[in-house]
Amino acid sequence: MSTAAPDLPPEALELAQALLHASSTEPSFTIAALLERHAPTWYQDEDLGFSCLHHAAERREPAIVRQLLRAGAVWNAVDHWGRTAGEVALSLGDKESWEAIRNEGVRSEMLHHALKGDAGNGVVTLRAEDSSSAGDNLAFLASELTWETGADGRERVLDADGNGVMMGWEEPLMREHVRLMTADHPKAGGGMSILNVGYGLGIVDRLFQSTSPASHTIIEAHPQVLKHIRDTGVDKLPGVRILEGRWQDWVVGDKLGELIAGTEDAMGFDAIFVDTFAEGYEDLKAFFEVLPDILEAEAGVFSFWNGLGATNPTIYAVSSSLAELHLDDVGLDTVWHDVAIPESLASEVWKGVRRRYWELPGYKLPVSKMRLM
Ligand SMILES: C[S@@+](CC[C@H](N)C(=O)[O-])C[C@H]1O[C@@H](n2cnc3c(N)ncnc32)[C@H](O)[C@@H]1O
Repeated sequence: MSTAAPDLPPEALELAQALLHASSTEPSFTIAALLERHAPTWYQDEDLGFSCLHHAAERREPAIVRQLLRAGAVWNAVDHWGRTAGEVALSLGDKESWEAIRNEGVRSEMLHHALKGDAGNGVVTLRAEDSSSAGDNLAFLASELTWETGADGRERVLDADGNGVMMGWEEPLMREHVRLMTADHPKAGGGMSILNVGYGLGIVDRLFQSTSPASHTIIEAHPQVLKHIRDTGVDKLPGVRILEGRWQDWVVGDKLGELIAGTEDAMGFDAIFVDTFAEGYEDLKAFFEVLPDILEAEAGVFSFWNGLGATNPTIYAVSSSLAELHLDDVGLDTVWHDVAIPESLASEVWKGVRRRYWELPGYKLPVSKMRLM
């Protein structure tokens, strides 16, 4: 949400400023009187970029926060430091206000998706957020990649604009994904059918290999990554099947049949992990919608790279809740695991990377299963 305010006629500006002031100090009935006169709730002051919701959050009065949200205050407006009112409430330990703001975020994002259908493009993006190669999947797939070692000593792959496509600091997270997806499965000792979407550095695939799967399917679309897979002999590993192309092309028509033919009795995969690049929430949601066709119904486990909105705690919480609700819509129950990732905050990790896509101390790791009737 931009903080730039268009010019307002003098009376509206006066009302807007009165609302900012009232939100920080005046009683609820004064605020109500201003709202009745249509004081604009979206207005942000020029000095701090504060909206009326930021002021209310600073005041630690959940009732005022709720009053403003009901009147249309913008849940994800950011101040000049990139903070939403949610972070203001969080930093002051006001859980009730924070939850009110997060719930409003979830409601408005749900509505946004309901109104726009699959074409919706809300606040939520994965690992990137612009129209360069990182913001457009087809542009990314046509762009030149570079493999290198970062200042943290970890391997990474960057796109032509210097965005981190996959970075070694995520290795402990990939390990947790694999552990939580395989540990409780009836075939945990070996023999699972695995599907991984997006090879990147192959970190998660190496970890899946170590669980001795019966079959291990990898969908990968970038020509250089595919060459890397062949050059390093990953395609020759036992049970490995590389499906070239975008996942979107593998979940329709005959290709869908070919995809699940790689699983025991074509009953679907025991574990599915998805972690692509330059795709937004709407793509992830589209992937959720094919899960009932490709996930083994009894004990199959699904997980995804949860990098949605990860530069801001409130947006991250909203994105995660949104994903949970959309997974619920397609019949999956989700359990979240909190994983601490202090390493992601080290400055050497991000040296030489165009945009930092991670700003949070913790990761919310989803594990979803089909709800049994
Ligand atoms: C973040 S990396 C995956 C990292 C991997 N989880 C690991 O552990 O190293 C994303 C990968 O998804 C691939 N990719 C991006 N869009 C895709 C799409 N639509 N279909 C299939 N693969 C895609 C990229 O080329 C890249 O190799």
